[in-house]
Amino acid sequence: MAATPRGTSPVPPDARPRLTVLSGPSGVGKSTVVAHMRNEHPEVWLSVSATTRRPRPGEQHGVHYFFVSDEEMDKLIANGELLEWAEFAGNRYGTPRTAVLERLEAGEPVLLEIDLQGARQVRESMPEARLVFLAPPSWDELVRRLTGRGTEPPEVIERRLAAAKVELAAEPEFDQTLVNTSVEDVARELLALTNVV
Ligand SMILES: Nc1ncnc2c1ncn2[C@@H]1O[C@H](COP(=O)(O)OP(=O)(O)OP(=O)(O)O)[C@@H](O)[C@H]1O
Ligand SMILES: Nc1nc2c(ncn2[C@@H]2O[C@H](COP(=O)(O)O)[C@@H](O)[C@H]2O)c(=O)[nH]1
Repeated sequence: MAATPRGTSPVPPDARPRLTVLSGPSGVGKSTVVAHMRNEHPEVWLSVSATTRRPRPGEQHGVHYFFVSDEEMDKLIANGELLEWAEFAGNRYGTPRTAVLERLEAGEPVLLEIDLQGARQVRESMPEARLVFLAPPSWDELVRRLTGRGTEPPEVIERRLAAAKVELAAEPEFDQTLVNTSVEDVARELLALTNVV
């Protein structure tokens, strides 16, 4: 039997830990699906983003986001500390680079929940990443979910819906699309894609 050459992995390519990126329009249910999945499988590691957005009620620093000032975000960007970053509906968001790379190097799967602009940057810098698009069952249902969440004022909802039109048109850029009709079903499908179990 041939020996495994030094430095190569004996693990079949599809079983290797991978970077999974979940994107989709604001309000489609990304956080809900990921929370459900991590409730059942706490071993799924989700990157915590930095953002200049103000916390919503119940959101905790270091858990849901690292809530930073504009100046702090400027520094993170200038120091190359973000794997990707984007401005979305009036705020900036970015993925801390080191935590992600450390986990990938340790052989652990990594999940990012980020917008379309960020997904495109990850595709450029890490083409091996799997890009998953979460789509709404319909436009009207997306509007219902975003407004029903009750976390944004009408003008911010308008900005997010304008961005949603652009994001929905970009669906063909993704490797996979999951339609969020049932949180449980999508969470199960997403788990299978992350290579955690
Ligand atoms: N399958 C579903 N059926 C019905 N309602 C849903 C479903 N999934 C999520 N929701 C609801 O839709 C709203 C938006 O969900 P959520 O906040 O998870 O969206 P998101 O994609 O993470 O949004 P954002 O990008 O703005 O952070 C929430 O009120 C949530 O309870
Ligand atoms: N490019 C990035 N987008 C991110 C990141 N973290 C979150 N997001 C996306 O921003 C919008 C708005 O999020 P919200 O919490 O204010 O509703 C949504 O699409 C998120 O997925 C990030 O690090 N980079």
